[in-house]
Amino acid sequence: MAKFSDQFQAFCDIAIGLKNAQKADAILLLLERPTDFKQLEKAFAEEMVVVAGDTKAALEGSGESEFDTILLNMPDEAPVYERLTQALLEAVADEYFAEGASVVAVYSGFEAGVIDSLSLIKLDEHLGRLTVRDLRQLKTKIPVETIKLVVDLAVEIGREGREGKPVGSLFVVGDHRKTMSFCHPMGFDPVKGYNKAERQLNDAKVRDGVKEIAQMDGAFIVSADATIIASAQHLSAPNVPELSLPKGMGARHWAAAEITAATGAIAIAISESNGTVRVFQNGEVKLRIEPFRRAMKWKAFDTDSPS
Ligand SMILES: Nc1ncnc2c1ncn2[C@@H]1O[C@H](COP(=O)(O)OP(=O)(O)OP(=O)(O)O)[C@@H](O)[C@H]1O
Repeated sequence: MAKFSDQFQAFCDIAIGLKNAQKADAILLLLERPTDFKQLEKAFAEEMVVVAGDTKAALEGSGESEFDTILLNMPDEAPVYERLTQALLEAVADEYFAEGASVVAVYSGFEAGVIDSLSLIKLDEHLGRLTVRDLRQLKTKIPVETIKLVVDLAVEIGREGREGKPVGSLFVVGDHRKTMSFCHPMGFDPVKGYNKAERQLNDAKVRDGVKEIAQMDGAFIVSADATIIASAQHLSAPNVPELSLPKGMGARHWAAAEITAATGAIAIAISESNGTVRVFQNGEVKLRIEPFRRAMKWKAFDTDSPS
C-alpha cells in the first residue's frame, strides 16, 4: 500500500487553509509517485481537487476516488514548472478549472517524490505569460520575436477561425532556403509578386491578410526576419522512420514534424479540429497551446474502432 506521510497530510491541510484564506477556486495536486487515494479523499473531504500524475503508476487507485485526474506523460527530465503548467493547461482544456481561476498547487519542488511545495497561481496571468518564456527554451538562432509573432498569429487564427468557421494552417519559420527546397506550390500563391515590405509580418495589415488566406491548402514559409517567402506550399521533406507523434495527428502535423527534422526551421501548426497550436522543432512537438477563448460549439465525437 502506497504510504501517506504526516508531511503530505500537513501540506493538504495547509493547501485547504490557503485556498480558503485567499478565496482560491481549486487545488491542483501534482503526484510523482503513487499515493493512498482513500487517505487523500479523507484529507481533502469536500474540496475541489484535480490530481495530475506524472505516470499511470502515480495515479493507480484514483479510478475509485472522487478526484478528476490528468495523466501528464511528459519526459522524466521536464522541470516542475513545465509539468505544473502542462497540468494547468490540461485542467483548463478539460474544463476542470475556469480560465480565470486561482488555484493552489501542491507538488514536489525540491526533493524528488516528496510533497514539499505550495504555490498560489492565478491562471490568466500565468498562462498569458507563458509563451515568451517557453519560446526561449527552443534554443534556436531564429529570433524569438519572429517566433512569437507567428505563434501569436497562429493562436489568434486557432481561436477566431474565419467567418465563424474553424481554420487550420501551417507556418514554417527560419532556414527558409533549405525549407523551400522541400516545397512545391499547391496552386495559386497569393503572396507572389509582392515586394518584401508588403510581406513583413511585423505589419498588422500583413497579419490580417494572412488570416484571410490561412484556410488555403498548404503551408506559409516565413524567413527568420519575419518575411513571408511563399504561401500555399506543399511540404515533402523525407520520411524519418524514428519520428513519433501523439496519436491522431494527420498529414499537416506529420508534415510539420518532418520539415523540422530535415531543416533548422520551427513549424507552427494550427489544428482545424480544435484550434490547438503546436510548435515543432527537430521533428518533435515542443509546445502546445490550447485555444482557451475559442467559442464553444457542440460537436459529435469522432471515435476510432479497434483495429
Ligand atoms: N505535406 C503537406 N504540406 C503542406 N500542407 C499540408 C500537407 N499535408 C497536409 N497539409 C494541409 O493540412 C490540411 C489538413 O490535413 P489533415 O486533416 O490530414 O491534417 P491534420 O494533421 O489532421 O490537421 P487538422 O488537425 O487541422 O485536421 C490539408 O488540407 C492541407 O492543407
